Amino acid sequence: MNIAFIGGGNMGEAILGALIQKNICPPQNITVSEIKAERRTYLETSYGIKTTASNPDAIKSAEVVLLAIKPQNLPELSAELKGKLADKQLVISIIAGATLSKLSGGLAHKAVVRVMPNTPAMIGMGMSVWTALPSVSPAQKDQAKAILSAMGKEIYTGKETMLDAATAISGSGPAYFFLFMEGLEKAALEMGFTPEEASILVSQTAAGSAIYAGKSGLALTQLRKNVTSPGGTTAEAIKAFEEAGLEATIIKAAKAAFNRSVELGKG
Ligand SMILES: NC(=O)C1=CN([C@@H]2O[C@H](COP(=O)(O)OP(=O)(O)OC[C@H]3O[C@@H](n4cnc5c(N)ncnc54)[C@H](OP(=O)(O)O)[C@@H]3O)[C@@H](O)[C@H]2O)C=CC1
Ligand SMILES: O=C(O)[C@@H]1CCC=N1
Repeated sequence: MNIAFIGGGNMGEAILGALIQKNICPPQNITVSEIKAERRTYLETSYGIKTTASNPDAIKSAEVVLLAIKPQNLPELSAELKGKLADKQLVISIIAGATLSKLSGGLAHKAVVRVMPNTPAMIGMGMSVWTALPSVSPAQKDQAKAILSAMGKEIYTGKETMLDAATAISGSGPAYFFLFMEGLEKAALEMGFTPEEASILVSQTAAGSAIYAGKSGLALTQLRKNVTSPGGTTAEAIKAFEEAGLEATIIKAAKAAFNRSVELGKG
């Protein structure tokens, strides 16, 4: 499979890294079109892929064109590529808020898939939620699924509005967990651990908890209760979280991300 990436930033790198690592696409079949010269050099030397500063050049021999630019750069890109895509080329967009109708109208192209991935795709632990225009063929859907599976888990939805919800939960979600981890790491440092120790304690606890939650078959509330001995240490921490309104804050934050995704879609 030949893939052209438009935009070689955080997510572009995460996706191409996963495709190479899982042997879905050899580096020589990947072309990244990227504005920044230093990013092009970095991606070429790190992954052995081809790069260009020209979007029309990048898409020439691509079966799949993966749009990984920021939402504000989409109008300019659409104007540049409008009418230049062949019917058989599949466009996969990961741009937050960019609806199928906006993408399809802007590019004058019918084979469009919209995905909300996340950065853990970099290590094959990503979560992607995706949808497609009815004109995307079953073979193209299989192609999209193969790419997303290389990045981690994927869920297809026939309801495009679920992409805004996915943005709020799994797309932005890693940042919420990183924020929590940053706080815990600061606490560890204040308690006397070295930076290296604090980093290991926090990342191993986060990874262990997440994997255990997925594998145990127990509800999250039960897992939390299993850690919380009556009258013990965890109960004191949970009390402090509850007094600060942590759960309500998490829900409020996710809804703010959801609303922003909807807003981006209208722009
Ligand atoms: N980061 C994340 O966790 C996630 C991001 N997304 C979505 O992925 C998209 C990319 O995000 P992210 O990778 O973080 O963004 P980045 O800014 O890291 O990457 C985008 C890159 O594309 C370059 N670029 C801008 N315009 C063009 C153009 N016309 N042609 C070629 N290259 C261009 C940018 O350069 P410059 O900086 O100079 O503009 C930048 O280097 C966004 O739309 C975002 O909504 C989706 C899920 C998760
Ligand atoms: O913050 C953003 O807009 C993008 C979309 C999801 C994660 N990053």
